[in-house]
Amino acid sequence: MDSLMEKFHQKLKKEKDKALFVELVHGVLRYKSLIDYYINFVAKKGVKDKRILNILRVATYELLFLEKIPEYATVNEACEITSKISPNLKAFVNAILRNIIRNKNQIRESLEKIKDVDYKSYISIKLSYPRFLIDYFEENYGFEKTLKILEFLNTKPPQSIKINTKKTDVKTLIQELEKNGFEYEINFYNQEVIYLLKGNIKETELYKKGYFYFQDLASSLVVKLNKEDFERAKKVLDLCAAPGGKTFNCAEVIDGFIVACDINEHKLDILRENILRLGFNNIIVAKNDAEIFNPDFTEKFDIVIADLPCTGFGAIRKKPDIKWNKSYQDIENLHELQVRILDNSAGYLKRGGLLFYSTCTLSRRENEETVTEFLEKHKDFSLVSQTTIFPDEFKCDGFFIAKLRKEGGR
Ligand SMILES: C[S@@+](CC[C@H](N)C(=O)[O-])C[C@H]1O[C@@H](n2cnc3c(N)ncnc32)[C@H](O)[C@@H]1O
Repeated sequence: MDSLMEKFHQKLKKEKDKALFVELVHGVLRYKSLIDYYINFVAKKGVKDKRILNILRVATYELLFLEKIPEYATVNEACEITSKISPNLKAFVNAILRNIIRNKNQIRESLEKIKDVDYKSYISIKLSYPRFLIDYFEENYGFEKTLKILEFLNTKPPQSIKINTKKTDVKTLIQELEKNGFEYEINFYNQEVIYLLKGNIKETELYKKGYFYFQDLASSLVVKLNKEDFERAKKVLDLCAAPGGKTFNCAEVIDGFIVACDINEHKLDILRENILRLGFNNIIVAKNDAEIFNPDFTEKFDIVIADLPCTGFGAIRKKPDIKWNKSYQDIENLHELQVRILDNSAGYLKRGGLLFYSTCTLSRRENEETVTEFLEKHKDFSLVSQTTIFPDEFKCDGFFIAKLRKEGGR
């Protein structure tokens, strides 16, 4: 999904068009069930042609959420695109969209009626989440909390940057942001994280100079909350490092060096480019499959960061497609993968070393239960702390951090 988006994004020249493109793709994914409810209300037999359905979805998103685009412009554009791919369906598209415009209130009222009959189905349509995910969050965190999480994960995230303290400081970067006309907000929990409310900072000299990297608050907290541990460490292993957020956090504070690994060659290239741009000289990059035990790493490290693949439910704001492409089976498969990788990580730590396990998901199976299973197998480890960062409370991605200590050493 990300690479597909990137491909289309690059074809667009104007900033305005790029922003609208992302808004439309993310908007449709964010509110797919709600949009389909409107379409199916007027197209009683449904829409069989997937391409036509997607044209209708984008147009309906515009009609429901983008008041700045005049309704006639939306309908004309949808009809024009339809006539290029399926001219005989132009009248159909025109009729569906005009019906939606005419019956907006009636459709809204009909949806509100579902509320009293089946509240969860209503939420599943109104907030647009698959029923399985609502049930799963409810099992994990209770229904009231689930509603708060679902609502927050539907909000549009600001661009979030982490200052590179090796190159600049908060005051200087803020002066530069103001000079360049950026609207910003300094994060309450980590003052080195800044939210940008408008504009594309990637196109600026500030980016080229390596004054910052993109990172969400939640992700920055692994190092931020355990800064003293990282400052003391001489050798750190980041097992799943790309695109590099936690490696860079660590590189800013550590006195020794970091071995940053990943399995994906393309992502490693991006990591290398970022290291050059940011000017770090204490990171060694290596291709490594974390699922296979690497004897060269045996008991070499003071800290192992295991920021592992997960369902990513905490990152739905930025990647709304996650809503629609995950299942119970994925949760189970990822839990097993996490346990396998953590098993290997245990052997890489020196005695007394620290293992930081993190995910960007909200899922007890992948978070607390992965930790419990690890601790059952590795009696020489103890749990120092584990924290779920709830997105609705901290206004950031949903995240989980566990800190585990290997006995002995100090
Ligand atoms: C959650 S992301 C890591 C984000 C990164 N730690 C950061 O802070 O920017 C997970 C990463 O794990 C990598 N990965 C997946 N399976 C892996 C494996 N078996 N061995 C090593 N890396 C793997 C993916 O390529 C992806 O880059």
